[in-house]
Amino acid sequence: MRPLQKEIIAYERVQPQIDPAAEVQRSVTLLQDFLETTGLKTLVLGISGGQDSTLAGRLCQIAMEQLREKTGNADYQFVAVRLPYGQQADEEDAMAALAWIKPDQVKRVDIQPAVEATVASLSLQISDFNKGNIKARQRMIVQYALAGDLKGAVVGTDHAAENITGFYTKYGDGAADLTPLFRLDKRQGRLLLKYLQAPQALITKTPTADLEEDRPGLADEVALGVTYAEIDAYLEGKEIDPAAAEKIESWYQKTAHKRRLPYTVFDQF
Ligand SMILES: Nc1ncnc2c1ncn2[C@@H]1O[C@H](COP(=O)(O)OP(=O)(O)OC[C@H]2O[C@@H]([n+]3cccc(C(=O)O)c3)[C@H](O)[C@@H]2O)[C@@H](O)[C@H]1O
Ligand SMILES: Nc1ncnc2c1ncn2[C@@H]1O[C@H](COP(=O)(O)OP(=O)(O)OP(=O)(O)O)[C@@H](O)[C@H]1O
Ligand SMILES: [Mg+2]
Repeated sequence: MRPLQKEIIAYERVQPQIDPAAEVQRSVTLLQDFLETTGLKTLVLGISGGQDSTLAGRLCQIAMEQLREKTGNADYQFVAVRLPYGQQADEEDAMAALAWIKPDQVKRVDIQPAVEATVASLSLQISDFNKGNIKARQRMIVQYALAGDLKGAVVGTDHAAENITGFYTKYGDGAADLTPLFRLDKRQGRLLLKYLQAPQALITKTPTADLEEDRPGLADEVALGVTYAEIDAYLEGKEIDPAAAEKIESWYQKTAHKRRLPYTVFDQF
């Protein structure tokens, strides 16, 4: 195995093989232990219609239903949040995800007016790419506002195959109070969705950040220049095409700053 590959696998805590039932239980237990320890009663999560939030959303709902049953406390609630930027092209996927998750509550906030107001207030030529990150951060603002109002916590959907490439907006979708999918790669997330009997179309949906107006629905794999099959294989300790491995390692190194706390005077350069 490549030396950095070994180091990355240890950091991301990926197992080469998983038992989906056991991993569902592990994530649900994390959510429940977190709530019981902190005393918080609400979980908030944006539902896009993509694989990760469909899985994390269902895990939140299972955790809440079990907690209500166990404690008799009806205050435990999962709040799913729809956060379209205007009209979302794949709105029907988001609807299918909600229909399957069956969240206790659904809120909907169009982030477009706030994003447009931010862009206008900057009086700069904001690039389409940079505006995409504003969208991700606006979704973060709305989720934290809801969590503040509901005395809840924000759930993140970060997982090993995204964390390794740093393919998320720093303090945007990267901001969360807990990440129940951390340790799973993309394939393993799909195994959990399958085990939980999610609709097939959501399990096989092409992953997209869908943040850029110039390139709507741009597939993550195109943006990254490497496939999730390659990233997953790398994380599972397999030998992959050296060019793909180099690409993955280059993303990992370039985005190291996203996986750490801000620098302080105690850091060495
Ligand atoms: N070396 C360094 N040390 C410390 N901080 C550093 C730094 N280099 C940049 N920075 C800071 O980080 C910022 C750049 O990071 P960031 O703002 O995240 O921006 P960046 O990594 O350039 O872009 C985010 C990428 O993630 C993708 N994304 C975003 C959201 C969701 C999804 C998805 O899959 O759904 C994907 C998005 O399409 C894009 O490719 C800089 O503006 C600077 O503030
Ligand atoms: N339109 C949206 N509405 C609500 N939440 C969103 C929206 N777009 C992104 N998010 C939030 O940002 C997170 C990061 O997006 P990301 O694309 O990585 O995950 P996903 O859409 O759930 O799955 P996939 O990576 O397979 O597309 C989502 O999991 C979701 O919580
Ligand atoms: Mg997505």
